[in-house]
Amino acid sequence: MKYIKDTLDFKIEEPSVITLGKFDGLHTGHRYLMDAMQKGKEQGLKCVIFTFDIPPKAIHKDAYSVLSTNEEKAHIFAEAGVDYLVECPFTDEFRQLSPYAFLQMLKEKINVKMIVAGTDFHFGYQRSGTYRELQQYADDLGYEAVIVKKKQYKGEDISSTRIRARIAEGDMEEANYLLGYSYFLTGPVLHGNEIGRTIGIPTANQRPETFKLLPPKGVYAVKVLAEGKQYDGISNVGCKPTIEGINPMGVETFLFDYSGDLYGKDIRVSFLKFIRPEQKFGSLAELKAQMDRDILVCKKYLNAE
Ligand SMILES: Cc1cc2nc3c(=O)[nH]c(=O)nc-3n(C[C@H](O)[C@H](O)[C@H](O)COP(=O)(O)O)c2cc1C
Ligand SMILES: Nc1ncnc2c1ncn2[C@@H]1O[C@H](COP(=O)(O)OP(=O)(O)OP(=O)(O)O)[C@@H](O)[C@H]1O
Repeated sequence: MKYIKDTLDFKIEEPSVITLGKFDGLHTGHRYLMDAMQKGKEQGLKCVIFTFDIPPKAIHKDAYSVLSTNEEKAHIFAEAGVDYLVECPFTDEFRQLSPYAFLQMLKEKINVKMIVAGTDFHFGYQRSGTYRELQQYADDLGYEAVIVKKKQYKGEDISSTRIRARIAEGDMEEANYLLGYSYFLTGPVLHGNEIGRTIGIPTANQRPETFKLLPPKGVYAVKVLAEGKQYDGISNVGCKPTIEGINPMGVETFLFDYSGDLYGKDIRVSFLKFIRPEQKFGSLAELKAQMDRDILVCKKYLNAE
């Protein structure tokens, strides 16, 4: 997959099927859209996702965090068979374009033959263009408009906003169901305080990017992809209040049945189930006793999966 970002100076000459939106995560609603794009792919079109590079705060009034960082996005879309991911700078020039001018601009940059969008899709100046304009200008601009009804769950639209809310509550089961994959964090393993190994529970420490949405502080049953292999494990999300000093917010994971050195390597931690909130214990021994109990609970859950 080609990832085009930070530039307006690009051209995709190959005939393409394109979809547009924020695409935070690639949820089951988005996959519905991807299924419609597949029709274009089968006709030999390249699959293009067009998003704007807007700071998360400006997009989501409700949250300052995102489901997927740019790096994670690149992986998710590549795995879904996308050929081009375009992240276009959202300049004033763009903001001012009428819906028609916006589509003209798209046609100039990308050889668009088919546009796929949901019924709630808006584009152009002050979001004044809707799927109706998309259909209306199709013949004139020479593309096919494919409009997809929004996929719902329990009578409500599936959306990134809804999934972010579930994760913020720690409801990983519903979040993962709506996503269609288990919510994950990818990043390098950093050095911790090196206390874990002294209590027989070594942990791989990660410090997520500022904008990455984390579930509430606490202990989670997880699956870990490390060195190309899948492991069961348990993670703590938080600042480990039992340990003296100021510990930055992080995720630390004990991989069951792993021995080796993960420092500096990227691992993918997928959160499956919230087990308990993070607590401040009176001593390291008390914490260790609780961690041993957590591991039993976690293994029981993962083995029953
Ligand atoms: C399953 C699990 C549960 C944890 N629960 C807590 C907790 O409730 N409170 C806390 O202060 N730290 C908790 N931690 C973090 C530990 O304090 C941390 O793993 C330990 O201090 C080792 O840190 P290090 O990797 O920096 O050496 C937990 C860690 C794990 C793996
Ligand atoms: N549930 C869904 N079913 C079908 N298409 C969807 C669904 N959700 C979003 N889409 C479509 O996917 C494209 C990208 O959507 P986008 O990521 O902006 O929506 P969203 O998930 O509703 O995000 P947010 O919650 O941040 O508004 C749009 O064309 C949109 O209409």
